[in-house]
Amino acid sequence: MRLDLTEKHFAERKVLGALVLQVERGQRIAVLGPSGIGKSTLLRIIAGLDREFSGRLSGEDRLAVVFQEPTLLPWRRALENITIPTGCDPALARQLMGEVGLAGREGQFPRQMSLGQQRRLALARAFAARPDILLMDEPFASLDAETAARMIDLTAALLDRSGAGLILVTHDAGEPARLGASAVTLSGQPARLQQAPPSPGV
Ligand SMILES: Nc1ncnc2c1ncn2[C@@H]1O[C@H](COP(=O)(O)OP(=O)(O)OP(=O)(O)O)[C@@H](O)[C@H]1O
Repeated sequence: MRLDLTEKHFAERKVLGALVLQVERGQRIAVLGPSGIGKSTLLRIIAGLDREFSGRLSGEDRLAVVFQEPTLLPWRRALENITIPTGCDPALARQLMGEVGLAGREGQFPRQMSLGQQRRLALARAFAARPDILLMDEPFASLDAETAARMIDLTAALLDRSGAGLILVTHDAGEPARLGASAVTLSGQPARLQQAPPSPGV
């Protein structure tokens, strides 16, 4: 996928300036930047959820999005939360649930699962859609450190196996290296993309 953005504004306010972002299968990019700079706005444009921008979004890639909120269907059991939105085979859904450590929870409702478990279910659902490029918006935020670390490792393993590309939006400068992603930073007013300096210890 490739985004050639000229600008994005909300009413009078220009949030994003001119930028180019291109990601192929197998490539991993993390977009860093402070709160309110426009990271989620950029991801929503790439996901096709916001078409009110000047510029061009191109590419035929299959995309799947993982948001910070798990966005599950509360009245459907865990397995159906994968099969219904993606149309995938129940056998694949079961296999993915096993891979994210949710074997045996196929019949549970989201409310019976912890936030970390719900996030892992959302991750399994994203991979069930067999994306070329996975889009993630702060998917590891507000999890305890151990749960976040486990989910980062799981994401990296599923990306390795599937060959999907990644665009991750985060404010945590430590996450790109842990996912093998190159970091770019949104900064300025309106925001533009810059190559991020390597995070300490990398
Ligand atoms: N639907 C909207 N209408 C008007 N302004 C919006 C809308 N969505 C976002 N904004 C504004 O655009 C700017 C960028 O928001 P965005 O959510 O993209 O930032 P962010 O970098 O993802 O922040 P955070 O890290 O806190 O999630 C903010 O100033 C926000 O108030």
